[in-house]
Amino acid sequence: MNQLKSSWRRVVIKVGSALVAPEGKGCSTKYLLALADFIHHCHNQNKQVVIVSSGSVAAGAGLTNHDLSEPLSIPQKQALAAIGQSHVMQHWQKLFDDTCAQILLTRSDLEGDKRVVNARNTLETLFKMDAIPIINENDSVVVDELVVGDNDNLAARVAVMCDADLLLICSDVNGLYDKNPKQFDDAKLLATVDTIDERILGFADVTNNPIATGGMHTKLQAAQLATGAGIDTIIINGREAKSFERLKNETISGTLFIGR
Ligand SMILES: Nc1ncnc2c1ncn2[C@@H]1O[C@H](COP(=O)(O)OP(=O)(O)O)[C@@H](O)[C@H]1O
Ligand SMILES: N[C@@H](CCC(=O)OP(=O)(O)O)C(=O)O
Repeated sequence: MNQLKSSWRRVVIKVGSALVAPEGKGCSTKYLLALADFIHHCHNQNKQVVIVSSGSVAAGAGLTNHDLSEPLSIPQKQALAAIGQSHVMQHWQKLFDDTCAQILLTRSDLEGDKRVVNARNTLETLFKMDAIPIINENDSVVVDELVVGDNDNLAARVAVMCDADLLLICSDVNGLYDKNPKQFDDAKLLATVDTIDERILGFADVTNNPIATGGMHTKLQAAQLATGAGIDTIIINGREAKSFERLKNETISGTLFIGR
């Protein structure tokens, strides 16, 4: 099992739809309680946490009883995101005594110099106010090729933007396997990845979750971006309380991608 560096001070935690809104039936705190406890633990140790939360499309689908057996069009996803986002925030607020602060960003907000400076200043001020920044993509205004949203890459960009030293991606699998564990019983978990090369990229498959985006592909892209900026990146199973218990003890149960 890998060891977590104790010296880290700022983490970006990406939480997928599979945790915020399991089975696409609206939000639930079922899988968020152990994560919230870990965030309290971080705060007690004077570490700073930024949450990048998915779930608005799934929350919107739950609120409107939308049938997810048919693929959603981009405008449908955008409308469901608009319906679901405030529900996602209410849900996070239930878990914390500290104030939660919503920031909706697009990729282009993190590319122009001026907006990056504004976003960074807002985050620094929120930390001083002991508010918890919760970021999602501004889905209603983004049509990025054929998908709406990709919070894995957004989380990596946020980590670079705010000079984090750790990116923690919480999903519904234990980490990166050598093939999709939802399809192959003999898939093997990788504990450490030094370099994300073609062989590693080849392990990634898509997701079968209709409201998630990208599957393992976007998580590896995010890990490439973050590790390239020197930020250690970890994929863990956020559905399992023991993943967070281990992190509290500075051990890692998932896959560690080492920052360069
Ligand atoms: N090599 C792999 N290792 C682990 N999971 C994989 C792999 N290839 C594809 N997957 C799929 O990626 C899914 C996680 O991505 P996704 O559903 O987008 O999650 P999230 O909502 O957490 O972003 C897993 O449930 C799994 O089906
Ligand atoms: N911005 C979208 C999520 C897009 C996304 O990346 O979803 P996921 O793959 O579950 O992290 C939403 O809030 O539903």
